[in-house]
Amino acid sequence: MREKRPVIALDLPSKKDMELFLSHFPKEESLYLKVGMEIFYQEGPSIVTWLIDNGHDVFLDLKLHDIPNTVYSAMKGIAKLGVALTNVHAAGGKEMMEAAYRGLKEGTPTGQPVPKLIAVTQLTSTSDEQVKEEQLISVGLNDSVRHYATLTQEAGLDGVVCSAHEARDIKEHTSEDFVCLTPGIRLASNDVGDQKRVMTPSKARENGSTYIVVGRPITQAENPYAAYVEIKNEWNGEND
Ligand SMILES: O=C(O)c1cc(=O)[nH]c(=O)n1[C@@H]1O[C@H](COP(=O)(O)O)[C@@H](O)[C@H]1O
Repeated sequence: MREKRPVIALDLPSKKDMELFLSHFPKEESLYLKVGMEIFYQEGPSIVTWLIDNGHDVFLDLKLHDIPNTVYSAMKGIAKLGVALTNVHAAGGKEMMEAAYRGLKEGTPTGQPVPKLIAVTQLTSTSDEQVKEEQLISVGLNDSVRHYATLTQEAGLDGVVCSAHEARDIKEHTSEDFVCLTPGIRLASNDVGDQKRVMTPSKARENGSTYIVVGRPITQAENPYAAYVEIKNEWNGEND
C-alpha cells in the first residue's frame, strides 16, 4: 500500500515564501498541499494551478459559508481548477451543502474527477466551553460535531473536517469510508498554539483519521523536510 502523506497547510503570505518553503523538499517528491485563505487571497487561483502543474495534489480550503446560490456558483468555478479536495462549513446547512456539491459536479470538466467535498464541523480551535457559551449549543461539542457529520452525510458529501478526537465516533455514526480530515495535529514536542483539540499523528491514526493536516509544526520548523518526514513516519506507523 502507498505511504500516506500528511497534508501540509501552506499558511504562508506569498508565492515567494511558498517557493522558498518548497525548496526544502526533494524536487521529485509529490506532496499533498493545503491552500488556504492566507495565500489564496494574495495570489489567487493561479497558485493552485501552479502547484498542480508541479506535480502536487491540492486541498483548497476556503471554508465556503453563504447562501446556497452563491456557494453553488463559487463551487462551479473551483471545480475548474483541478483540486483533489475542497470544503464548506456544515453550519451553512444541508441545502447549502447540496448546492455546493451540485456546483462542483456541474463545474468539473468532462473526463476529470469531481473533487471530494467535505464540511467543517466545529473548528479544532474551538473548545466544548466555547460551543456551549458562545454558540449556545447546550448539548456541547461532541454532540454538535456528530450532528454536523450526519447532516453532511445526508447532504451527500464525502466527509468532514473534525478533530482526531471525534473521528472514531463519526465513523461509527456514518460509515467507515466517510472521510475524517483532522487538523490540530502535533508531535508531543510541538507547541499547540491556538489549537484546542490536538492529537499526535499516531493517536490520530488509531482513532480513525483519514487525512491529517499539519501546518506550523512543518512550515515553522528549522528543517521543514525533516519535520515532514518525522510526522509522515509516525502517521504511517513506522515508529510502532
Ligand atoms: O479546514 C481546515 O483545514 C481546518 C479546520 C479546522 O477545524 N482547524 C484547522 O486548523 N484547519 C486548518 O488546518 C491548519 C492547521 O494548521 P496548524 O495549526 O499550523 O497545524 C490551518 O491551515 C487551519 O486553517
